[in-house]
Amino acid sequence: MQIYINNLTFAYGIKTVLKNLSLTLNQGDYLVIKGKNGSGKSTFIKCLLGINEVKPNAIFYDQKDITEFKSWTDFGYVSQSFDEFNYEFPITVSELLSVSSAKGVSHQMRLKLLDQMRIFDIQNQNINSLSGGQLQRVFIVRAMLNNPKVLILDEPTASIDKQNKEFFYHTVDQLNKEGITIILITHSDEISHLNYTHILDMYGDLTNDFSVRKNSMEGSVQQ
Ligand SMILES: Nc1ncnc2c1ncn2[C@@H]1O[C@H](COP(=O)(O)OP(=O)(O)OP(=O)(O)O)[C@@H](O)[C@H]1O
Repeated sequence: MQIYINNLTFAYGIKTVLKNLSLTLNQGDYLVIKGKNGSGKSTFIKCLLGINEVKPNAIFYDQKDITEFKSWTDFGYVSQSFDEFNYEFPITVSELLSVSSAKGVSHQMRLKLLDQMRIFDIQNQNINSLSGGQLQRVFIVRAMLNNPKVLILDEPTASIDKQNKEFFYHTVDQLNKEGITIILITHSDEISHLNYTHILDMYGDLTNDFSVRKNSMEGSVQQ
């Protein structure tokens, strides 16, 4: 698996948000995207997922231009807010996961993921009775059901406490060690304990105020 971003420029109307962004991610890489409100983090993810329409020759997934892409099943996405979700809907964790599963996802697979995320015990609980941290883990399980090669997490720890944060980052490390490419958006400056391989730092109000670095001693800059 490879994501190749080649001088990506993206504008909403006349407002350019991303300019000449280049980056290559290979299988098992772990990219942290950091930056303040409005710096373009979500815009970048939306380009990657085909939600924002980009020009041809800007983003390639496994050598294929994403403008020609039809299937996004290799990508799992957990959004920053669960606002789109109707919490009042009377549905249990288990029911939610079975309706979200693609064909071919076995019950055993769901149980394994629930266990891995330490939410096995709450599978028969109504989703509206869960804490923010539990709900977040349910959504990660949901994203993992299709066995994605790339897992995108948009500000995943915004509404959870310190203990759950540590568990969460540990789980992300585990998934990454299993070979899943991670793209994690964060506001937080507390990234020194994350085992990322690359960082995309969007630090300014001005377009093109960003840097891409590898998390290694040689500090190679790819921009
Ligand atoms: N659909 C849209 N139409 C027009 N402008 C938009 C749209 N979505 C985002 N923007 C603008 O693009 C810029 C980047 O927004 P984006 O949501 O990518 O930032 P962000 O870094 O993800 O912010 P946050 O940390 O608040 O989530 C902002 O100035 C925002 O107002």
